[in-house]
Amino acid sequence: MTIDETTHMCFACSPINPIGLKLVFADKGDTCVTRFVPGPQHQGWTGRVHGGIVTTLLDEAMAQFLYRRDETAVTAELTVRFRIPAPVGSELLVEARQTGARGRLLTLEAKACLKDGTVVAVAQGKFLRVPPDALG
Ligand SMILES: CCCCCCCCCCCCCC(=O)SCCNC(=O)CCNC(=O)[C@H](O)C(C)(C)COP(=O)(O)OP(=O)(O)OC[C@H]1O[C@@H](n2cnc3c(N)ncnc32)[C@H](O)[C@@H]1OP(=O)(O)O
Repeated sequence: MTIDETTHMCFACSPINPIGLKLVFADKGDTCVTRFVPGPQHQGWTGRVHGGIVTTLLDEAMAQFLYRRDETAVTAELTVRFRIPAPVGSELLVEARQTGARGRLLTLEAKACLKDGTVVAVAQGKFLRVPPDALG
């Protein structure tokens, strides 16, 4: 895969997308992790982070887990359970791990927590391997 890590425009992780989340990831044990402080521009209902933003954090963490392990795969299915509202202004800790692999199908899970460990949302993702040139 030939992605220029300094100029790509991924909404979640590009360092230069002006409206993006600019997430930075790291590997921690068998997980891929990031942190994000949602602002007022990320809310849905007043004071609560939009569920689509929370979903993006979870999806991206799983996608990055794979990207960082040289897997070229896309999200084929995503299930999110929103346990509690994510408050605007509170840091979210997000981590993803792989739970399985069968043929082209890779299964992962992710969770987003508050600093005190309270789980905000959990996700199950199914990713399908695609040829590297399909992702440019
Ligand atoms: C640090 C620098 C970073 C750089 C940038 C990083 C960017 C990171 C960006 C991250 C962005 C974040 C991530 C994103 O946002 S990724 C973007 C969002 N996702 C997409 O755009 C995917 C769109 N869909 C497709 O492209 C196709 O439908 C895919 C490729 C998924 C499959 O179409 P394809 O034509 O290839 O395959 P097929 O349909 O013949 O199916 C093949 C087999 O797979 C089985 N199957 C299919 N679906 C499912 C399912 N749900 N559960 C279980 N099984 C499933 C199916 O039954 C069949 O099995 P079998 O019948 O052969 O046994």
